[in-house]
Amino acid sequence: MSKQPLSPQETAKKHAAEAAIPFIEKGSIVGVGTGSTVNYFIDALAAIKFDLEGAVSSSDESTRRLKALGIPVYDLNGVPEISVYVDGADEINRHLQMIKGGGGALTREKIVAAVAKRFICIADKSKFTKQLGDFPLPIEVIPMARSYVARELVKLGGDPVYREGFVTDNGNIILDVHHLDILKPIAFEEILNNITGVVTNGLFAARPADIALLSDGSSIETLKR
Ligand SMILES: O=C[C@H](O)[C@H](O)[C@H](O)COP(=O)(O)O
Repeated sequence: MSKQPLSPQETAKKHAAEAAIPFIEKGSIVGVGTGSTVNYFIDALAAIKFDLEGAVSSSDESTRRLKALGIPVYDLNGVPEISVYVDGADEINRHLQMIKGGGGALTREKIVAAVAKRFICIADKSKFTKQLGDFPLPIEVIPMARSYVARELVKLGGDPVYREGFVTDNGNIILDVHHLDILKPIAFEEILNNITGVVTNGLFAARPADIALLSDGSSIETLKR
């Protein structure tokens, strides 16, 4: 059976993902995010796997893909340093602050991003936005705190929706918060972190990306902080 051609958006994701390859240092352990854009990055990584020591992964899904392609995956606890972390985003603004977690991997992604010296965001151009918040903000929550956290989110002006049937790699649930007016992302990220029962929120503002590679399918726009 012949392969279906990629849609324009998938072409742009693949193009952005491949543009991250030159940033990977020889002999390094690369931090690998999660999602459909990162899946293209993992495929591209396989072509240079003999130049790599391996990867640290941000989800069970990415780990499975990396291992299937013969790329060794290390436990973050045994890796003192990650030079580059590559991940996608659900939204990104001009300060390279992001909303992430559409695939529910936000907690491990934030941990690997915290360790990495450089965070490279790969995305198709539709993810670029002036103001974060059109994409419902994912929040990972300890299951018994679900209703309490939801009430607190309503007080903050949000409209939380329980992601039914979804359990994170850490055994928790996700609330997707709609209709948020995120005017001050760093301050808002901290407010959300202070709600008891919240494990992680999907605002990556205190630790934004360092470089964004945004593709329209034919050219790459590189944004830097
Ligand atoms: O939990 C998922 C991650 O934060 C993804 O990086 C994000 O959802 C973007 O995914 P995609 O590349 O599939 O649009």
